[in-house]
Amino acid sequence: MTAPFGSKLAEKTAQRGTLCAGIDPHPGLLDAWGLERTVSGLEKFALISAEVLGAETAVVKPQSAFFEAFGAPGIAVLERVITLCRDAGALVLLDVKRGDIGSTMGAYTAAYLSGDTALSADAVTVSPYLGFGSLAPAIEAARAGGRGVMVLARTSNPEAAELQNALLPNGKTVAQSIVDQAAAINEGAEPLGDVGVVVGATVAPGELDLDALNGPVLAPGFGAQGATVSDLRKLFGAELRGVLPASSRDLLRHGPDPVALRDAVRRTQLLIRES
Ligand SMILES: O=c1ccn([C@@H]2O[C@H](COP(=O)(O)O)[C@@H](O)[C@H]2O)c(=O)[nH]1
Repeated sequence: MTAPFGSKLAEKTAQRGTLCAGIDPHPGLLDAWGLERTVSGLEKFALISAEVLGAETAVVKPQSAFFEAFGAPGIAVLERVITLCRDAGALVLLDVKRGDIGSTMGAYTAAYLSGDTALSADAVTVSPYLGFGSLAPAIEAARAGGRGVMVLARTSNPEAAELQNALLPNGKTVAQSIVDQAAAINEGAEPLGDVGVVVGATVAPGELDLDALNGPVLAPGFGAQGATVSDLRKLFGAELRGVLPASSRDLLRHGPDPVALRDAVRRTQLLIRES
């Protein structure tokens, strides 16, 4: 039987640190790396990134949108990225932000969480904004297969507050209600549950109570979106339990030289560990 995702994540982050490195082949980054905005440019960018980040970090987070932008050939590159990173020892968190009615969620689950396709990842990002319950097929399949989900709760973008901080009739914010529903599933799991939440590192401290979550927290917004390590500790507490600070552009701008990219990853890991 395969180990639960929460256990694999705890073990991997203990070995390699908590940084979650994104692979986001932005057109501007392809330019900066001297690559064409073509599938061939995408492929070179993605494979260098996967080789370096997959060997150095606990979790690699490819952003599906930048691969989808090239159609089927882009998806084929994404499939290779997933395999390369996993072969290099990293867990792959595919950032696809899927969410739909439960029956359709079943099809997304087959694509990303079944283990039957080359797009299957260790975890995926999912959106609860069709109702947390609509995510049940993904959550059940993920947990049964030693995989995880990261549920969008309070995202890093400035437009998110209007919806995610709205108050529900029970007095909780929408984001807090999502965190609490994830916490209910994770209760009692050791060392961590399999249902994570996404909380931007840019969010103001005190908005959310994560004490009972007992699961991973993906924290994008660290680096290019302006959040620093000291912001992370103010927001999530000194221990940063379960927190995966996620950075994409701020690391990737150091390529295409693999050594420079690797050094940037190591500097960031040190910063997170020692600051
Ligand atoms: O709240 C969220 C959820 C996801 N993201 C994604 O993370 C990366 C951030 O990239 P940077 O270059 O480090 O800013 C990107 O793929 C987003 O789609 C997020 O930023 N905020």
